Amino acid sequence: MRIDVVSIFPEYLAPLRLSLLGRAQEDGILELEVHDLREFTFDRHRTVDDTPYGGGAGMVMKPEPWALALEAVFTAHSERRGSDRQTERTTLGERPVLIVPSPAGEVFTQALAHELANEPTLAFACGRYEGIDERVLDWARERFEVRPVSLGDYVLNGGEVAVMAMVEAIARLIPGVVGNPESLVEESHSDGLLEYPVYTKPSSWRGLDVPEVLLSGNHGRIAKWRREQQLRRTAARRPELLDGADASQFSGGEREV
Ligand SMILES: Nc1cc(-c2cccs2)n[nH]1
Repeated sequence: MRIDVVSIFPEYLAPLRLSLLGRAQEDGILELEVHDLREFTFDRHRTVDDTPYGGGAGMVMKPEPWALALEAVFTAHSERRGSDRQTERTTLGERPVLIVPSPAGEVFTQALAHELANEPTLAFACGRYEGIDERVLDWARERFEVRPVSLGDYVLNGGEVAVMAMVEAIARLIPGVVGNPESLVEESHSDGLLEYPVYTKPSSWRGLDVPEVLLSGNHGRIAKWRREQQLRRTAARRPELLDGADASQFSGGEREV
């Protein structure tokens, strides 16, 4: 997968070069290109913002630098998607996806992460200030599938933090990025429920013991206990998730009575 990010703070995305994502880039599984929006300005002050029409506080990001930056990304993605025609993962003939982090977007979920992990390319536009001139999104829709996406109902200063979270959630689903793909199976939201509690040595620690069932070696009992813990935790912390999850299906392969 090729991922392009456009930002006025490209150094903000440096953590995406570390750890598992850094290794995936070294291994050629992931290609990450970060672009400085100011490289697409040509005035002396490299201006990327201006005052909002209609008044109001703050500044709005000017459209022209964004169009030039996204045009360059579109060209690169079109070539990549064309060259990937032989792979079954390419969404042939479809427009490349452009994610625009925004408090006004669809909420980012594990399901959306899985959907986006199947794309051969992804582009991210990091807005700052009061946002990007809306005409950029209108213009971009001729070239990209434009998707405003929210991390949640709170406001950040810019899209960079949201992009790092989304890129990590998406890229870790790409085969070969995490060492043991089994670790992707039983984690929060993978089956619509929150994950069960985990424990390791010592079995007794500061007067607190690991639940006996986990020391029993009885895998059926352990699977059943873990499923019950998922359901209990989800009911207590995120009851709204219970509607979507198949709470009746016992994840260990046995049907609960
Ligand atoms: N969920 C979310 C996104 C944001 C952004 C703020 C500025 C650019 S993107 N805040 N909250």
